[in-house]
Amino acid sequence: MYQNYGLFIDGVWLGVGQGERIEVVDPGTGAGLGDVPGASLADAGEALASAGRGLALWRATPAWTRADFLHHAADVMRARTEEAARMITLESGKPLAQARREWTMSADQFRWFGEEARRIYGRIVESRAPGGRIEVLHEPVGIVAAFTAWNFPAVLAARKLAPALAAGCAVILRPSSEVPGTAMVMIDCLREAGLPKGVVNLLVGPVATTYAPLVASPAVRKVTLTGSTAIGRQMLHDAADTVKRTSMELGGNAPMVVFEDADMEAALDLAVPAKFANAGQVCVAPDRFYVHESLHGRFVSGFVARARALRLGHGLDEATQMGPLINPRRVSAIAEVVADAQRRGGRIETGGSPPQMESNGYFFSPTVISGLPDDAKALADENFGPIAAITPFASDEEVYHRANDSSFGLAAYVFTKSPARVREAVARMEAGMVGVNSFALSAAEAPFGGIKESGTGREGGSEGILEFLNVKLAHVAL
Ligand SMILES: NC(=O)C1=CN([C@@H]2O[C@H](COP(=O)(O)OP(=O)(O)OC[C@H]3O[C@@H](n4cnc5c(N)ncnc54)[C@H](O)[C@@H]3O)[C@@H](O)[C@H]2O)C=CC1
Ligand SMILES: O=C(O)[C@H](O)CS(=O)(=O)O
Repeated sequence: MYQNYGLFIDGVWLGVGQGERIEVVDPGTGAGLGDVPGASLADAGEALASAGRGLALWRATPAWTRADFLHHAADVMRARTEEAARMITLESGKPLAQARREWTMSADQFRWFGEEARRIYGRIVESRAPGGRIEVLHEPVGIVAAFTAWNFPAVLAARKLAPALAAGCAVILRPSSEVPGTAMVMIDCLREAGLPKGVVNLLVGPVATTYAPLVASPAVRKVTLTGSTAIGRQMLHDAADTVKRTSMELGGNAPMVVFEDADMEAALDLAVPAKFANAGQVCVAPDRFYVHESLHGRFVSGFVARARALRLGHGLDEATQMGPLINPRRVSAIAEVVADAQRRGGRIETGGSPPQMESNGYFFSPTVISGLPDDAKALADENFGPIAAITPFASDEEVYHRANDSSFGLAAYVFTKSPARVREAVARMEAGMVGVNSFALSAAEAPFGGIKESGTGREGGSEGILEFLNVKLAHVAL
C-alpha cells in the first residue's frame, strides 16, 4: 500500500522518516494495511526549510503558469481515480462509489482554482494627492500549515491545497494519521503534474513533531484546519502567539426541518442517504430531524424502513451502501449516545448497536431514535455517526428557536414547498450553509464553511482564494 510513498519533503518521497512508524488500519476489517513513517522534529524542520524555498519560487511563478499546473493536476487526478478511490475506501471505510465521488470533487477543486488563479484582481484608486495613486494588491499569504480530518481525506486536503497553490503559497500538509495514504496519492498526482520542489511538503505523525513546530514557527503565516471544534479552539489559541492567519472548518450538528407542506416522501428519499453517507461521519450530515407533528409518525416509519434496507459491508464491495465507523473509539462514542437516549426515555426505533456481521470491522447499525428531550446527546451534541434523532414540532416559531439553539452553525436544511417559508428559513437559520429541499452543499464553486463554533473562513467559491491572499496598499506619489 505505502511502499512508494511516505513523507514528502523537498520533492521526494521519504519511505523512512526519523520518527516512529505508524500503523494504518482498514476499518472495514480491523486488519492492518501497512505502516508509514512518522515525522521527527528534524523532518519538520526540513519541511519548513523546503517550504521557504518553494514559496520563493512559487510566488514568483506567473498566475497563468500556476493555473496551467492546477488544471494539469486535475487531469492527472481524474486519470488515477480508481487507485485513489481504493485508497480512500481502504483507509476511511466509505463505499467505493462515495470514494470515487469524493475524489472527483477533489479534482474539481484543482480545476476551479486553476481558473481562480487567473482572477486575482487588484485595483487602483485615484489619490487625493495631486499626481498620486492608490494601488490595492493581493499577495500570497506565505507558508501554509494545513491540517485535515479523516472522514473525507481527499476533499478536505484539496479544499486547502488548490486555493493555496492558486494564490502562490507553499503548503505543508499534515493529514490525520488514520488516512495518510489518500494525501500521499494526491500529492503524487501533483508531483506527476510537475509540482516544483518545496511547494508542497507532506508530514505524517505525532502532534508533537508535525503540529507543534509548525504552529510555533514565525515562517508559517497561515494555519488552516478541518477538524473538531475542540482542536480548532486550541489551534486558534496557538496561532495567536505569532498572529497567523487562520481558517477553521469545524464541527456541525445540522438540523433538518420538515414543514407540514413538505413533500415528505421526497424528503425521506434524500434525507436517509444524506444521514448515512460515510456511516454518518459527515460534518454537514443532517443530525437533528424536526418534523411537523402532522407528519412525524409517518416520517419516522418511512425513515426506519429506508434505514433497515441499507446494505452494510466492506467499502470495496460495490453492493455496500454503508461502511464502518473509522475506529473502535467512534463505535464506543456512538454506543454512549444510544445509552444516553435510553436513559432519557428515548425510543430506539431501529439499530442502536453494532450489527451481527461476520467481520471484525467497526460497524454500527443505522439508528433512528424518537421521543427525546432536546438536551439529549443525540440532539444536543455532534454525534458524527449513523444516528438520526427525530422529534416533532408544532409551529414555525418553535422550530426556528430549537433549530438555532446550538453552539454550532455549519449547515441547516429545510423542506417546504412555500416560497415564503424558503425566504424566511434562509434568512433565519443560523448556519453558514442552508439547503432547501436539498443536501447538495458541497461543490468547488460554492463557499463551504460555518459560523458560530463551526468555524471561520470559507473553502471554495470566489471566497476560497481570499483565505490565502494578503491585501497590500501602495500609495504611489510619482
Ligand atoms: N467543517 C468541516 O468542513 C468539517 C469538519 N469536520 C469535523 O472534524 C471532526 C472529526 O474529525 P477528527 O479528525 O476526529 O477531528 P480532530 O479535531 O480530532 O482532528 C482533526 C485534525 O487535527 C489533528 N489533531 C488532533 N489533535 C490535535 C492536537 N491536539 N493538536 C493539533 N492537531 C491535532 C488530527 O490528527 C487531525 O489531523 C468532527 O468534529 C467533524 O465535524 C470533519 C470534516 C469536515
Ligand atoms: O468532511 C465533510 O464532512 C465534508 O465536508 C462533507 S462534503 O462537503 O464533502 O459533502
